[in-house]
Amino acid sequence: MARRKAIMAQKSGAKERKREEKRPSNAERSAYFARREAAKVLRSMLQGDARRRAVGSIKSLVYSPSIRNKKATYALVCQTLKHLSIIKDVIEEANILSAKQKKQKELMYIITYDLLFGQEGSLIGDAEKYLILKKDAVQSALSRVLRRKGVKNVEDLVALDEIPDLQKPRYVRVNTLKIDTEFAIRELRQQYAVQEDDLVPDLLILPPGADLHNHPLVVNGSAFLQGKASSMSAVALGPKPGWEVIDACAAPGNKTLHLAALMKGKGKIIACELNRERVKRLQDNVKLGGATNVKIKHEDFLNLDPKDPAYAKVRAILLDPSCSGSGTAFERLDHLLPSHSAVIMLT
Ligand SMILES: C[S@@+](CC[C@H](N)C(=O)[O-])C[C@H]1O[C@@H](n2cnc3c(N)ncnc32)[C@H](O)[C@@H]1O
Repeated sequence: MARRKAIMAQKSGAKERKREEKRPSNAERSAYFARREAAKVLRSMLQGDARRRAVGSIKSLVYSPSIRNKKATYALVCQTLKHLSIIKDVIEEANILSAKQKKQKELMYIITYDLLFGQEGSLIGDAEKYLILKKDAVQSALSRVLRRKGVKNVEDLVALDEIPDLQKPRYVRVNTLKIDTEFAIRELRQQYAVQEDDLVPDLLILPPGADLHNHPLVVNGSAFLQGKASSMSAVALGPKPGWEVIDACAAPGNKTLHLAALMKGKGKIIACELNRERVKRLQDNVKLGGATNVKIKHEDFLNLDPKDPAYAKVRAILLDPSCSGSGTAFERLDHLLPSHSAVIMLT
């Protein structure tokens, strides 16, 4: 009897030990949640969710109250983004994702990052287990991608993708509602070599590394730190003074202000913004930039009623592809416009 009891005790001890071994540690659990939170942030970064409520920098998305492990989530998002083109190539090359897994592709990107370049070993979770099982296929896909690109290792491939920040020129768009470009050039030349962009009027090019964040012209809204691609949109739309224009997804307002400057403050710009906090930023910037012909609407641009007489004179719509619904918006927006107006879709 005593012997039987001893055997039973031994067996239950072994079971308990096994259970202990299987139970994830706090670190594993926290890494598991960080991967899911990072996937959510990555999804917002890459596509925006249907309501586009949290579009912004990685920091602003990660520092939202819903993210628990902010430091780990931030690091994961940054690292995954840095390696994203490689990760995408590898996943495509390995051809391992089912249709269901493709629906949560951001999580797959994050786990693949961890698997290839981050912390391996004890990744818990079903998606993780799946990718661990496919690790050999993923590794050999990576080797093929490296061979194809003609580089020896991942660092060389990342370097190939990156232009170091220090080599990128700085762009400043002069806000001609407040000052003229000659004046801005004279002021800026006191500190920097300044060139005028040959494509976008009133856009100035400064040397790499020039930090104008605290420059008086920027602080008082006489100039905006706006990149060349972003500055091309309003110019391509080419609104004339007196036009009525809709800026469909307006915050923080760089292009709204550029439209206002091109229209010399005359006519009307209806600036829609879905996100309440970003509406505030838009209001502040429009005020700072001195644009008095902007009517800000805290609204989804898709809800604008084409029959509303308020839009009868709209000549053009500036539509950002990051606007939620922009892919299907053309047909609907078309009704807002009289026959020979322009719509521009930004890329
Ligand atoms: C990339 S930012 C736009 C940048 C802006 N055009 C500029 O040049 O400063 C995208 C903005 O569109 C807003 N947004 C996204 N979908 C929208 C929609 N359907 N209606 C109105 N605003 C929307 C987001 O909240 C976000 O503030």
